[in-house]
Amino acid sequence: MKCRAMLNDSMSQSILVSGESGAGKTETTKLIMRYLTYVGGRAVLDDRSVEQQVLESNPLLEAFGNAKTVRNDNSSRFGKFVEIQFDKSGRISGAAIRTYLLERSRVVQITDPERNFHCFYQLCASGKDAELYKLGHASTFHYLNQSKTYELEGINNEDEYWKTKRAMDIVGISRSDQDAIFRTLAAILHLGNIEFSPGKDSDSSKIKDSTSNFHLQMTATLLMCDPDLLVSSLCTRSIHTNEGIIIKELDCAAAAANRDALSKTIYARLFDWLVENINKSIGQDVDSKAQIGVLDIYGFESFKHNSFEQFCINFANEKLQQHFNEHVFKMEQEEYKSEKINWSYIEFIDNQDMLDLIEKKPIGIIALLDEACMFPKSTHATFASKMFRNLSSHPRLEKTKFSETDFTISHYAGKVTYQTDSFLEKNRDYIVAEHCNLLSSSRCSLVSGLFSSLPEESLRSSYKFSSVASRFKQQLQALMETLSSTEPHYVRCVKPNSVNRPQLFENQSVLHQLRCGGVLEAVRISLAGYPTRRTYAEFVDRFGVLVPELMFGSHDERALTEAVLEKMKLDNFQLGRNKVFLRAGQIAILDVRRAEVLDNAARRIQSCFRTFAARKEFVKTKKASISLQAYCRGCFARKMYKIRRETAAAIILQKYARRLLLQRNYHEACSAALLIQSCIRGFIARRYFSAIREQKAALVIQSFWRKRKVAMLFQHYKQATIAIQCAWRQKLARRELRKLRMTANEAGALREAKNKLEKKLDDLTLRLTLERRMRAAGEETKLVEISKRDKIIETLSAECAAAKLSARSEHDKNLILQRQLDDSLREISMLRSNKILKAEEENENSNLKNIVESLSEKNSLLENELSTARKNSDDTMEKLKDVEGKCTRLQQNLDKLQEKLTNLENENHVLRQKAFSITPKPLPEKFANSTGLTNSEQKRTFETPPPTKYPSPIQHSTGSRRARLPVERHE
Ligand SMILES: Nc1ncnc2c1ncn2[C@@H]1O[C@H](COP(=O)(O)OP(=O)(O)OP(=O)(O)O)[C@@H](O)[C@H]1O
Repeated sequence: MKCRAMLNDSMSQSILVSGESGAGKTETTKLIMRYLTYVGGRAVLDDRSVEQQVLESNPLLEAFGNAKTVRNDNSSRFGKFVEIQFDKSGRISGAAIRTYLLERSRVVQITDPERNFHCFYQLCASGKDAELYKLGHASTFHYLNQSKTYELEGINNEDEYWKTKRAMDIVGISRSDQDAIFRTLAAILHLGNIEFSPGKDSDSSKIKDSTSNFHLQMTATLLMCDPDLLVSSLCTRSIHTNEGIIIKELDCAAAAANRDALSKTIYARLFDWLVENINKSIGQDVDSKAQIGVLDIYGFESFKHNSFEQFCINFANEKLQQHFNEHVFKMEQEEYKSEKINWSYIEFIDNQDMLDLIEKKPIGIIALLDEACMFPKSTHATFASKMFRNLSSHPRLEKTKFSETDFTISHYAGKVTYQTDSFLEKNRDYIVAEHCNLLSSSRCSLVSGLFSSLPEESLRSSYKFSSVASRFKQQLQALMETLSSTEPHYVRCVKPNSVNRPQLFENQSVLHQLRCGGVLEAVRISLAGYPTRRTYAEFVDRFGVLVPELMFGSHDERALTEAVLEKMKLDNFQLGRNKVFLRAGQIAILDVRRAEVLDNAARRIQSCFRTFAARKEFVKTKKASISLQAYCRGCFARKMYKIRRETAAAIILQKYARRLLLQRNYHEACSAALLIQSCIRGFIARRYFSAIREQKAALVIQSFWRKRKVAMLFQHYKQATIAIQCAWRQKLARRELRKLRMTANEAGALREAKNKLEKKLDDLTLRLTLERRMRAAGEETKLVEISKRDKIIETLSAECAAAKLSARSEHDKNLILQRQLDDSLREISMLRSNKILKAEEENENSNLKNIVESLSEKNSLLENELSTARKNSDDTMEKLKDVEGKCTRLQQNLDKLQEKLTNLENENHVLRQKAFSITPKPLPEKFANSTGLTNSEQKRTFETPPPTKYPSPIQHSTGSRRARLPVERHE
């Protein structure tokens, strides 16, 4: 809005931010500056742009000029007027920062829970940099540990340190200068730690101890000056007299005050240097069309203990209030009066008397203070008494009950009681020549530069007095003049509560602030008054466009103004002698309407121009497009032709390829079909073959099954037959048994023959024994009748051979007899049995045939009868078992008989052996040859009896019978 006003009216604007301490002036100022830099910023922003430098100057100045107070953690301890310069196009082209009255006493003196300037705490928490300057925790420094508050809630000192350094970078302070700045700050801290003890004389002083000496050395090192010169400048004072320079020793208290004065001076100068450099870096635009100034000055302060600083601060606020009153009430109403418009006067609290009390010469408070300061023997008490004496009648000044030196002033914002203790001292701003000499001799260009501008004459005297209050008054006056040349806009900050909590409003306090600041009256005057006024010429010039039809005929600006307002259907405006007075909001309506008219006109012009340009462009484009189209069509046709050719070629290629593919596919399909057909045929043939096989197998199975069925039937019949046979054979067996018994009886005859033979054998045995006896006898005469022996042997051999022959013939005869006997027996038995069997079998066969026939007929009956037959067969089996048992017994008997027979045969055999063993010696060769046998044959003939080739017919018959019986039984 201010920007718009500035651009519209080509008039510099100023924004006055006022309010109590902690009400939010600094924050509001920052927001305003951010807005202005945004609106007036360039398109491409870099870190070092003017806007950025203007913005970054805030944290930098806050670090060096803000401190924690009882009312505000970030209280501005200096006043600031930022003048942002704009070029014709409304872009920021430069900026200037003006500062007012830094609270320098804070450097050396603070009260709990306040803090010194932020930069000291930031430096102490800077880590490596702090180590570089031999700085410890803030609590180790006298200037900082007077209050026990070192940290701020939600703020990290180290982070803030780096922010400050970054701001320095952006603002354009070189690294070496940054180093020098922080070195100077560290020097101030070390300087504060220098303590003094009484010197040789009572009114002299010296550095107290080694710690103080260390700090002194550090101070000298950091300030890059001579330590001895530092000591002398702290502990002595040179006084210029007509006779020459007199060196005066300072006592401990004076030395400490001197030290603090040095610290304050260095800090104040450093702060000024900083502001100066920021201004240099940002740059001023001398050709700027207009400026917007933003004033952020310390707010009204009322503490328990109020000193010179509070007095100055509240004086500044009174000045601003006066400016506010002037513009909002006085000038406004005076203008209404001079313009002769209907207006009923609005009362307001004018603080002009207050300003008179403070600044009026020759008996204002500041004047009296300066006067007191000029007299060395003056004290705050003399100052206070003189003030009360001269100004006792003033309604705004009061004397306090309990103190002769304190005074109370009724400010617009309330009563404040000031303690005059340090008024004189703080009002005196002088440069000590020793300090100046010391610091100007520094090897650090920044430090020496701080004191280079000291006037020559001041060096000649020990100190030159300069009133702080007067200078501040002058600065404020200059500020007011600056503000008067601009159109002021007021921002009233209201502190909602004293506990820094959001959304908490202490109603009484808020109302008090609004009332004291004249806000209520301002609102009233805004409602009833005419905040906007324009001369008729200005108005017609600006809003004549709203009535173009009247503009060419009439030259009466007042009539034109009235016509415009009537056309816009506005009322409640007033037409003065030279100006038109508008109600709040009316100018905005006019502006909106004017903007619409201008917009429409601009749009029309733009449309005409655009039409012209577009037509021109169109013709050009048409020509270009036709040639382009021709070219494109040619290209397109060529492309199409090429595409078609390629397409045709591709189709041919595709055709061949497809034919090839189809042929291949066809062949593949044919071979596949053949394969499938062959497979299918094979499959069918195999299936047919397997069906045939199955059929055949089924036939085989059927035949086997039928065969089995028939076989089972046959088996059944066979079993039945066997059972019947068994029964029949049992019967036959009984008969045979009987026959065997008979045969056994016949064996008796054989035994007799056998016995005969045995008798013969016995005879032979006897003869053998005789022979042996004879041989034994012959042996006795062997030696005598050796010659006869051979003859006897020969005769014996001959006899033996004869016996042998006879035995053999006997044996042969026996064998023949035996065979004949056997054959005859066999034939007899065979004939008998055959005969019987034949007859029986014939009968049985006939019976069986009949039975089989009847069986087939009575198959069903047989099955029933089978069980009975089985039972019968069981019975038969039992009977058979009995028969068997009997057979077994018979067999045993037969066996016994057989054994006996065998024994007999063995005996017979033994006898025969014995008979043969009568001639143990082999026959002489001549006998052997005569017989035609070899020796071995002879031996074998003699040794091995001839096998019995005719086994006992009983044995054979019984054996065969026994072998057959179990088989038949199984069957
Ligand atoms: N708009 C705001 N939003 C939130 N907090 C705010 C705002 N304005 C101010 N504050 C808070 O109030 C505190 C004081 O604000 P600021 O420093 O701007 O006061 P001031 O009026 O400038 O005081 P002083 O006169 O002592 O410098 C800030 O630190 C902040 O915490």
